[in-house]
Amino acid sequence: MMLSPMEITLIKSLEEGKDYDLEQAAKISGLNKDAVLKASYLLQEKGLAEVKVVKDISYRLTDEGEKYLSEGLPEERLYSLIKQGVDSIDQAKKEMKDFGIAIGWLRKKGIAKIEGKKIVLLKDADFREKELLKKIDDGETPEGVDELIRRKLVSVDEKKEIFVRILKKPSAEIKDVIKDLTPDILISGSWKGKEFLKYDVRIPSKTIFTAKYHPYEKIVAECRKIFLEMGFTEIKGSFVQSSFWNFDALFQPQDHPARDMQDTFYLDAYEDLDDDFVEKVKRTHIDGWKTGSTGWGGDWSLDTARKLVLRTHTTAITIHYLAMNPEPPVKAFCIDRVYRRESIDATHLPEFDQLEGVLLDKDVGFRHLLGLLREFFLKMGFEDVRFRPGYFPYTEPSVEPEVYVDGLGWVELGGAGVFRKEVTEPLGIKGKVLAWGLGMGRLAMLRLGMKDLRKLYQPDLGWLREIPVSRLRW
Ligand SMILES: N[C@@H](Cc1ccccc1)C(=O)O
Repeated sequence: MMLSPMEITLIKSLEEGKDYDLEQAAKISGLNKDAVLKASYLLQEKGLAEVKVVKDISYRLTDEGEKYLSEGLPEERLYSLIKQGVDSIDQAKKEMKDFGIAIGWLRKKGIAKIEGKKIVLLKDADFREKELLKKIDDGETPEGVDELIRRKLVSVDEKKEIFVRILKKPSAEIKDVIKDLTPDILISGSWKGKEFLKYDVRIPSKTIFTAKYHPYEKIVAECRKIFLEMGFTEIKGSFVQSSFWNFDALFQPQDHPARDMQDTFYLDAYEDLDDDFVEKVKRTHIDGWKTGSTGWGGDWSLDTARKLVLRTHTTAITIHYLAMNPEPPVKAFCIDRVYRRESIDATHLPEFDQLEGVLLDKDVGFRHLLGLLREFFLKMGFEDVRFRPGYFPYTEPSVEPEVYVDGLGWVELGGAGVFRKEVTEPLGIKGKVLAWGLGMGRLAMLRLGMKDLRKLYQPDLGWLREIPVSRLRW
């Protein structure tokens, strides 16, 4: 029989027939607890030791449990009030706290019901709960506490303890086994004729969590790589934008609902706009300027355009970039944070990221846009892509790209379109602009098979540790 040095150490240092917990065994043998555990299992396989896993369950009162132990359960208090003749809901409410909880339980247990404003007793009751709470408080572990656990009056501590017992100590042990192959052993040749320690991959060991990139960061990087490979340049811009670049330059009328305080975070500050763009954009809004459009009509206020906002979309960045780089060809993208007044739920956050892009060239059109986006989605691993008609004030035609995901069906991923002449001409942009803005978080959720967007931004180690690295291709 071949024993490893670890097993030999353990078997030598423990007495036969006696149970040791891991801590004791570690102390006596000088091995660490993991090594003791490993050696114990190895010895058990050879019939030399026995490993016992003992679960120790103990109960504890929660704060609420303690409160009820001293005050009595709400339903018990209400029950005795009723017994004393209090049968009106209003009066019972006055005489006790937790009436709602109390009547809930009396009804659930079939002890009382409500008729109009009265409480009607249906049967006599005895309440075992308090007795159980008392026992638990005295350190006992009584039966029948499931209901109390569900009511969160009692919590359960489960401790796992592992014991090892040496069954016999073989006398004709114990060959000298080589554990580590060192240069010395190799040079001297002392390994010859000896046995090597074998690994046993079935032995339980501690889980080790290595550092890894956040899966969201990886997917962002994947998108970035795709656009870089397609010849796009990554651009950045300020989180704070004038309404002019966030809305007006995109031919979004000044009374558009998206500009409402309800939807947009405004800063209490204004930016000076001395651009010569301003006049042309203003005219385009009012009467179409030289674009051939009729514009939106009405007035256009410079103050409204000067007001600063937290950018509501990254289209503010791409349009400004095009205004500064109006000569074709231009291919640019931007993956960055945007802000909207949203109530937080599983699919909405007030901050999220968009994957924005523009392609400016002379002879491009709608079909190139669809082809380009389809190509991107295919590269991201979505095989079925379709485009539904959409509406944005700055594009014509406009579409909403959708991808097909098993179990979810068609999922919308943002917007896209060809910039209108009311957008390009006042800014001097020469050519056609294909533009899109996709929900980066949604894209990541779909790829990661998640249902709750919030998880992407929470430091939830449980989830992060479980995400298989294989789902990410970066
Ligand atoms: N800005 C749009 C998306 C979009 C970008 C570019 C063109 C068309 C649509 C949004 O935030 O939803």
